[in-house]
Amino acid sequence: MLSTRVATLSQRLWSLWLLDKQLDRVIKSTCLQVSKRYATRAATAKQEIDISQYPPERIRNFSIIAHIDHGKSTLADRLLEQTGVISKTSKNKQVLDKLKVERERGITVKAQSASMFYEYKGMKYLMNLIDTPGHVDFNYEVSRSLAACQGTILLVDAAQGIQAQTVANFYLAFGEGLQVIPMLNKVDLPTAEPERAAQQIESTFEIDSSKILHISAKSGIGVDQVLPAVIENILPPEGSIDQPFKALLFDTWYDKYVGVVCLMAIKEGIIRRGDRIVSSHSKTKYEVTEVGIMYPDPKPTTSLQVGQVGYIICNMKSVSEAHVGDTFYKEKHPVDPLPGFVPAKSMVFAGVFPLDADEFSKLDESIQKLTLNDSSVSVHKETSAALGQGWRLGFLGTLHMDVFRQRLEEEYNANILITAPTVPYKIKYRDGTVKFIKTPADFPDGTTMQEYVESTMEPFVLATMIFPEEYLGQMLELCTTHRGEIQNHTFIDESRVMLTCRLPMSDIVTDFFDKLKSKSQGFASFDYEDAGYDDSQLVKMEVLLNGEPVDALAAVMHKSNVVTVGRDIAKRLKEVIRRQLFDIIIQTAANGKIVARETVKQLRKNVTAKCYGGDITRKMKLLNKQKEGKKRMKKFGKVELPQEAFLGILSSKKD
Ligand SMILES: Nc1nc2c(ncn2[C@@H]2O[C@H](COP(=O)(O)OP(=O)(O)OP(=O)(O)O)[C@@H](O)[C@H]2O)c(=O)[nH]1
Repeated sequence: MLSTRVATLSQRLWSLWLLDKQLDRVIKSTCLQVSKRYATRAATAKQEIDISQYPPERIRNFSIIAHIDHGKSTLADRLLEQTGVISKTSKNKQVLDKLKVERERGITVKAQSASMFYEYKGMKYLMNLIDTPGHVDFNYEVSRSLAACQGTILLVDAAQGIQAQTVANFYLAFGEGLQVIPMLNKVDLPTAEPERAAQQIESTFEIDSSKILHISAKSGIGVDQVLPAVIENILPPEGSIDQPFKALLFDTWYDKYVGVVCLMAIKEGIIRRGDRIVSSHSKTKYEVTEVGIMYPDPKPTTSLQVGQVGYIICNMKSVSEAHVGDTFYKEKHPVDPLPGFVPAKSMVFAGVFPLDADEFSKLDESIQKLTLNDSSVSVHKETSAALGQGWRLGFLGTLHMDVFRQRLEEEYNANILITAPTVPYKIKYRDGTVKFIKTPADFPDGTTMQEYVESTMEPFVLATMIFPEEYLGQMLELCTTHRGEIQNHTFIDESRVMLTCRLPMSDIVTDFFDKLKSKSQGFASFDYEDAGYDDSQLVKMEVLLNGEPVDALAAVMHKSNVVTVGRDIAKRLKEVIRRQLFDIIIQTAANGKIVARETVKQLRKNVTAKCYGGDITRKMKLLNKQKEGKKRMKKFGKVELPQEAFLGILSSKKD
């Protein structure tokens, strides 16, 4: 007996000793890794590279624009490999998609730049590449990036041909006066039809199809001709090193080690560490502590001079001081500011609230930090009777909103509830005042409407759709059911149609895109631009739970949709609200009249009821799952509402 105990004890001591040794090893190796990382940072910080031998004529600043998924980031990888910036390993995929959300979703959200050195016909060139997002919601990133370039590669998937965003991006670049070099990508695909795609480019953009390069960014076919084409076709930047320093700030971000980083296009003169610069916008003075290029990570240089694109770190306290579009100059040599950029216009608004009211300050800080890195989000504090204190955030579109939500949750561990997106409505009162309504709860109700309101207006967009001819009938019908006004339809080749239509923005925000995809079996592509406000007969729809209006569920809609949407909202809420210990009456009402009514019958829900016997682990699993589900619930009086109740209700069934 005693001997068994001694044996067990010695065995335990042995395992403890082993564990101690293992821990020791882990701690040592972690310390080594950390000190190595710091040593590398310190070493690279000291190594400044000299790029002063690149005058404007040996610089090319260019971007890659394309429809979503046509291969911009893959081409950027190949060019970086070709010029030795990154090594050819399978790990180096879409290296310019640096955000976690970009890697997870496989989309570019933020434009990124990278410099490369390239030798052509015995001359060395400094090539600055800007990879841009493809999705319409991030067009603001594209237009800002284009201001730092003299030309752009328009990449078109040889199997898909030109798509709606190819057209939109082409006109964006064309409008900026940039040289556009079209290239057909994915020619390695068995489904590629390069001749057909080239014809589409010729007929739509009046570009000679014989001049289009055929490449495969994935396999590398033709990629060696890309940089020579850029050098031959894109003009070098203008300006002189002898002029006073002038730079355009076109992007900015916060780095936790070095603080605010400003990405600038140097339009005139030269800048070095130690120089003092001034912001034209705020007249604040800063001392430059580091200048450099993105390689693709920041790499310090001895200077940045006319024509170059690089980063500047100065003693800026927060990114809010860095106004994208601002012009910087040297303290002793003031200059006229560059035209800058039209500020981003929020097209979609949503309420964001902490699930736990105690987390308000933490969430406030997280939202501030995240908006510093994404200046296109507008922020206003808001209080909802149902949800408490929160914010009304403005986004460029619903994908932008979703990416922001994901970043808040993943990068800042935020626990939030987000309301259904809405567009900004305009109200003209009889006394001549005009008010923008960004929160449906603030929209006037029936009596105020009758007494004080002269007219209501909603925003419209000009939408471009490209799809195979056989879907034309369905696409026309879809536009009409969404109050669309067809403007034009043309054939871009013998079987593909380009349709333009004026549509209410509110329909784009809800379900138009999903329906377009399903009705065209995924073959239609879509893009839109702002088309101003128009008069519209709008009505506020309220949702009542057990007789109590829930302001966060209110919605604004066109008069003609009240009955269909009102019924649909009530039905959808019935589907997502879990049964509770009492009946829940759901009602929708507009202009003081009840439109629809549904009841969620009471039920005592025992999630473990199906687990007969004593399988405790399974029971615990189910209970934890239920707990997890509860995290996303918000209480209204006695009724608990899940997140889906806020987001899903507006996708009405207009077909
Ligand atoms: N077969 C083939 N696939 C390619 C080629 N180029 C890119 N792809 C694939 O196409 C998909 C999209 O490529 P990306 O480079 O992410 O496209 P993107 O245009 O940067 O996408 P967004 O940034 O989301 O607009 C990826 O799965 C790539 O591997 C090519 O030349 N041939």
